[in-house]
Amino acid sequence: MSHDIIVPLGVPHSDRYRGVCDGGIDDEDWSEFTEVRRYTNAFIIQDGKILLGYKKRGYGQGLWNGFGGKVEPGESSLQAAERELEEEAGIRAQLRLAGTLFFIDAKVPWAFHIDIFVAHTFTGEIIETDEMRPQWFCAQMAEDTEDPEVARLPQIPYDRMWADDIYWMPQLLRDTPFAGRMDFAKNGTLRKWWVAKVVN
Ligand SMILES: Nc1nc2c([nH]c(=O)n2[C@H]2C[C@H](O)[C@@H](COP(=O)(O)OP(=O)(O)OP(=O)(O)O)O2)c(=O)[nH]1
Repeated sequence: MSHDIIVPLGVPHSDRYRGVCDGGIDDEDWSEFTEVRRYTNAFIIQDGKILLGYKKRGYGQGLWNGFGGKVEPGESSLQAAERELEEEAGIRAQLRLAGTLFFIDAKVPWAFHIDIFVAHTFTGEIIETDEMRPQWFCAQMAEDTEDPEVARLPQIPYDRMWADDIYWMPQLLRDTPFAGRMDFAKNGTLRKWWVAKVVN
């Protein structure tokens, strides 16, 4: 029942959370934080494929991810997401909010509020940039894929992505709204996580 759900610190209270998936160290509390900074992350999911970028430098270097970054002063998170998608992959898309993550990394003193966006179409030509090397991945189980070109694409490389992504990416792929919180320890391991579907 929704009223039994304990929502972690930082995640907005709501009676619309269902199907919680959580884990990590139960007897440790969620980390406290004093400052929240806003970030974006955008994914293109089209015809059974998902576009990811290999982060060549900066925060999350060496991991595959969507395209995104900080929300600049005066921007909405949607505007920031559209700007970052164009800066990092060279394409434009009408993005829509798919979910929100509250992310803590013990290595940095602020909490990340990350709005995750998705689009199913885009314009322009996908390009590699200084920051990201884009590549398509198969977003379905290989046996469900009818298009042989999509079936030949690599599967989503969860072992080379942020460790929490495997818990919320299935909701993104199903177009199910989601909210979550994840805490990383100083040594880079995922210490504690909580992800819920958001129903209407
Ligand atoms: N998939 C995923 N993405 C995450 C997680 N945590 C996290 O910060 N991100 C994303 C949010 C942002 O898209 C990105 C961090 O932003 P960034 O440091 O690249 O920001 P930026 O490009 O504006 O930075 P800069 O160029 O100004 O230095 O990483 C996570 O757990 N999973």
